[in-house]
Amino acid sequence: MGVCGGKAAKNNASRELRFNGGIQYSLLEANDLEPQPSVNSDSLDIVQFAAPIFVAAEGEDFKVELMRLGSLSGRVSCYFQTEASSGKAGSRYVHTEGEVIFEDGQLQQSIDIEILDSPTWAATLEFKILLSSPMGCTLGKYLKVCRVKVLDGDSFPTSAYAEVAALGSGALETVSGPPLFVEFCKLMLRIPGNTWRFGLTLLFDQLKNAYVWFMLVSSVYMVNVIFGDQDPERLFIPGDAEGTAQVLGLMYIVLPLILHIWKEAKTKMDITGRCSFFLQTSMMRKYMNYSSESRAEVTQPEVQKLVDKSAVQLGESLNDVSSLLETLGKLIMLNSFAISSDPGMLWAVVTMPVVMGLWVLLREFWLRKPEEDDAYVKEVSTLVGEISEFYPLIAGYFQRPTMNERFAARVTKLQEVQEPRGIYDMRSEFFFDWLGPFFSGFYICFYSSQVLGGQLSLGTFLATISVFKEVSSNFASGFGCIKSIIAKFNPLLEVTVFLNRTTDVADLRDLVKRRVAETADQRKKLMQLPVPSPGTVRTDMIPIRLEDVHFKLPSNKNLLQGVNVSVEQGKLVALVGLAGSGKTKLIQMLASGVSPTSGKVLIPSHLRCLLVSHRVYLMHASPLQNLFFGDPLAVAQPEERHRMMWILDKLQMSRTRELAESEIEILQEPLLEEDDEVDEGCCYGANKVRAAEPPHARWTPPEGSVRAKRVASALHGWQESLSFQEKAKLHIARAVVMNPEILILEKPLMNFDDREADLVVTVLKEYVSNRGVAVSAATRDQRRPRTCFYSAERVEMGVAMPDVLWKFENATILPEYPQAQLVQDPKKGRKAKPLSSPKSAQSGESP
Ligand SMILES: Nc1ncnc2c1ncn2[C@@H]1O[C@H](COP(=O)(O)OP(=O)(O)OP(=O)(O)O)[C@@H](O)[C@H]1O
Repeated sequence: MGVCGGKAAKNNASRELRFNGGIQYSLLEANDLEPQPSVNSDSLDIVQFAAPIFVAAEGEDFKVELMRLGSLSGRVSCYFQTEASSGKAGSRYVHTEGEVIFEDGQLQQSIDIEILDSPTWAATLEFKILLSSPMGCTLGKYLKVCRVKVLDGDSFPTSAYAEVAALGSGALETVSGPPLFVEFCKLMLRIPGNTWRFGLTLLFDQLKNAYVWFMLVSSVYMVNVIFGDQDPERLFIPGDAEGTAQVLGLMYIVLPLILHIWKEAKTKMDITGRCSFFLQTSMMRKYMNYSSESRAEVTQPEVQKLVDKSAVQLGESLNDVSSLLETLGKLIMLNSFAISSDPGMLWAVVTMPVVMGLWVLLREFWLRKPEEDDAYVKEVSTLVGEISEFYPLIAGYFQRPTMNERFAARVTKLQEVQEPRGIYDMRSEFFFDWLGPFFSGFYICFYSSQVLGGQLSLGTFLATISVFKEVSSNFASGFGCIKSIIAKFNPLLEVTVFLNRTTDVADLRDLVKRRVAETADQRKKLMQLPVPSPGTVRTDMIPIRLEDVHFKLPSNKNLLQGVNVSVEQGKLVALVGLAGSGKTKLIQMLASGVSPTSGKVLIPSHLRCLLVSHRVYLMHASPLQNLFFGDPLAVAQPEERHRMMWILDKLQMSRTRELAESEIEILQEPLLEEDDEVDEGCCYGANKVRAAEPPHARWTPPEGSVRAKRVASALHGWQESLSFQEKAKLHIARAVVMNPEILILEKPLMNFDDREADLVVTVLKEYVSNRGVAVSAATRDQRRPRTCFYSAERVEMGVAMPDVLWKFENATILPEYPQAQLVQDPKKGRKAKPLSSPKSAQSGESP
């Protein structure tokens, strides 16, 4: 147990006190992780992917690069295989597996994966490639898995809109609703499994029409034959009117039963749910890959509305179409019934739709269409969002009454717009209710004489009156379907704009390709150099460089101009400079969130970069889920939990530690059968111990499971029990737990007093010097160097001082090496370093 080899491992083991079958962690001493001499100079080579994420375009020849680190002597190999995530084998890519071999001296290798070209639009879908079964080598701890994003080149909903989509949101907003709706339905039908479901629905929906036909025919039959002439030739059971009536009665029961079974099957097929699911998941995927420009154009309430409401509304589209077709089928059936039973009814068959058409036209003149309420609904929901987000500010500045008034004014305005809409809807629909009585009354007035005179049978007369009623209600439901389809045009347009906004996936693709190629190039060059000291991996000697970086602001001012600076991996770099000198911009460039106007930021492709924002974020999740957010399954490993506890101790986060211990204690309780039941109502008995399950299941209880609820209720309100500084430390601890090779922190010390800031820098210092915090010093050389960049208002010159200062002055960056200065001038001691640097600051490569 424990991660440390040698002395450190023994220390760990002695600190574990077992209780409840689990581990209790005690406070660690300050010198626990003093660097130890390396014992792994002749360790095995490492094989891993050349980057954590690759991006492939549809239909392209795609290669995933792998790298071998170490001595490169001898032949090594491992096994690889693709694994589906949101992208599935057979639709996005071809499942591939096999052996990948590095011959003696071979640095780089690649795997070909076939990416399928599909004409159907999809959000950026992903799959994974896993390495396993190493032979003569070990696999990289993190990069034995890589993710592949597949860049979809199609426009939403289909390629019919490719040209308009390329012109941007403005052009898309002018697109006409009906053709867009048709293309959208085509896309919905292409969702796997939807075509046959929809076909079956169309077919079986006509059963309902057949049933209406049966009801009409049978009522005519009952009046004219069973209770009328009792013609033996027309009775089902010749000579037995009663028996025939019983057969008919049975059919009255059996047919609705069949319809009921169909209704049940249709509900289970759930085309609407499948379409909504596709839209909602696609929207979230798309949004999470948005470029910063796209993100800036969409507000949070808009995203929420599109995902919660519009996606669900649009999910009903195929249902509307099938209902419309069912109504159309019924109309045809009713009219043909009317004509077949009395050819003289042709006038009614023609007149009814004509009257309807005239009414629709007249309505356009007579009724003024009221204003749409969308903009007002949006205003109300935006204000709701603002009030919830800024409530402390509103309350603190005594502005609750003002906000209440603003809210009331917006709701009043919305009501003013919605009221005429209700009246409009009522007035435009009343005519359908009148159509049936009008035609029935007319028919009774003019056709009853024919029944009395014996020219028209009573059965046909009564059935025709039913037909008028049915046709009128059918027009109403047909109109309802059309209205429902028309009501979808606006949300569809919004969703189309949303789903055609630009993502940063194409940029990421270029970046990854460039970095992988540059890294391979650099590695080849380094191979020409003499063998470095034992334990040193040449790839780790590739520096992180800014090459002729320029950054222009929109005002055309040069924020950075021709910056050439580099730092070797494994250093703690503090970015210092006056307010507005460009520190944050550089932080964003290092984290690949912003591209320089020109020039390059060169970071070896295999180094995982993590940006820690200045804003403190705690997720609405448990303490452990927060701490292991970067690698959720790691919580299942005892050594990772131990390391996390150790990090909390180093940062002196005693309250978080208590919370994490409580959560571990709950999760360590024996598993009962009901623990993974999501529905609390179902219980299998209290004391049954669970059967075998995946090793991480205990530590990652599914959302809504009994254990997840137990943790949530035991730790309810845990965030409020943390001081602000502890919350800020948790924000940093989460990054240290994830253990990326490059940690980029935006003003991490701004939330701390001097003592706490010192603690944080000490941990960051250990992170770079020991290549990770609370990990074995003995295995340091087997890990990749850790490099940390952080922006700072001030820099303390003491034990925990940065290795390098990048000073921002006059649109450039001047590197300084405080350790070297300290050696030259030991009297400087622990003094805050002023921000303005002497003009004679050093420049060039780090020593
Ligand atoms: N999108 C933008 N449009 C206009 N100006 C911008 C934009 N982004 C940054 N700037 C300007 O660029 C300058 C540098 O910003 P940056 O945030 O990098 O500074 P900083 O060194 O981190 O400052 P501070 O320490 O005050 O946070 C600032 O003057 C800022 O106003």
